[in-house]
Amino acid sequence: MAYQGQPNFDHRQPRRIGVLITNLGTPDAPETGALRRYLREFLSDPRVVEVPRFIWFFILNLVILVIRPPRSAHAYKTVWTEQGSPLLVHSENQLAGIRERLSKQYGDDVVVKLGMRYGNPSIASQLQAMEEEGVRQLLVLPLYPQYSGSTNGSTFDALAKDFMQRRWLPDLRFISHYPDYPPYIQAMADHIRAYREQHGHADKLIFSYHGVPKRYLTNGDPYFCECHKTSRLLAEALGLSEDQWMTTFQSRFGREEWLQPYTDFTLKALPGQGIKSVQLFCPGFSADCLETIEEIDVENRGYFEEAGGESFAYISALNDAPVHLDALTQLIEDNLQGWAPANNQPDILDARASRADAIR
Ligand SMILES: C=CC1=C(C)c2cc3[nH]c(cc4nc(cc5[nH]c(cc1n2)c(C)c5CCC(=O)O)C(CCC(=O)O)=C4C)c(C)c3C=C
Ligand SMILES: [Fe+2]
Ligand SMILES: [Fe+2]
Repeated sequence: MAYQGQPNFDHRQPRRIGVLITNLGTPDAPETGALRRYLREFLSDPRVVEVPRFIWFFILNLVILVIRPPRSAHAYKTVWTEQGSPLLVHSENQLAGIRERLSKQYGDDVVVKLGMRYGNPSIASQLQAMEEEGVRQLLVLPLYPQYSGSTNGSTFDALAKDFMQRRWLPDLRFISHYPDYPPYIQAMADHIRAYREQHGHADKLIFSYHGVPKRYLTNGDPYFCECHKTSRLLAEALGLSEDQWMTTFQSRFGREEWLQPYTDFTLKALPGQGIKSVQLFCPGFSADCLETIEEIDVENRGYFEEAGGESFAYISALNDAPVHLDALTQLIEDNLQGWAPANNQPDILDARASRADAIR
């Protein structure tokens, strides 16, 4: 086994702090081939689909990767922008905003990058770039506020897999979740309040989260509970009474039961119960993507209107709103405590210099 490293690495180069923000990732293009590559990587992850590998190998290759890529490509085409996939575009804007905020505080001591769990830019490519730029202390922030093994856990797997091949590991801090972080709750409350001041209130405010199979919850995944906690804190911050809001779960995949209540079933049923106007917000999505722009704002809007609903409004994700970037920057700074910038003290660099001289 050859460990990756940089031969004759100059150990005198300044130690820098790396901040890696990550998200799920998205296909490179809204085309069948690109979708097949993306879905193969995504759906081969045993954290995402917890089914015995030998069974899944056949279902994935003989059914899913034949039927789904052209259908998904069609859906992605409807949301694709001139700059690319919405998830990537929003993530790059978040990166720029966080980088700008952190550089005011830390200057060149901090390197901020964006890595995607599936597709590009990959987490591995960003770890490599960081090592080359002298990062010796690394903070990783996956932009999934509520912990699930299928997302946050899987992101850690990608880091671990890369580190297994690396000679010199950095110090590592991993923000595994932030479902109740007050600045995050406050940012969402401000964003929703601003929307409702302009557009008025609906009969019901629905907080819709991406689902996972119910089996993951019964096997110990905290995701369901963390979603409910975020919703409760958000409703409290907005001063809502019990009958004014609810939590639902979207994006079902496959035949088994997923977390309930389902967003689509709920929207089909509400008009019959006298709820004719709804506003939807998705607290688990840091950035708008296929699952919000198309699945919520187009597909689920259709279900509600067909069932007799009169007014449907999707309230956008926080994306690169200043309140969001301020909250994320604060979360990062809270977790950098004790690291910066003491590591570039001259005595440490001198000691390293003599070691570098010794191996010349
Ligand atoms: C098959 C199982 C899936 C699980 C479990 C799952 C969990 C999960 N996903 C997100 C966030 C996102 N998912 C997105 C797309 C997406 N998700 C699945 C499947 C599972 N997700 C598929 C097959 C797809 C691809 C789209 C499609 O073909 O329908 C996205 C959007 C990506 C984009 O490019 O816009 C996000 C974001 C979370 C948070 C989560 C568990 C908590
Ligand atoms: Fe998903
Ligand atoms: Fe979907």
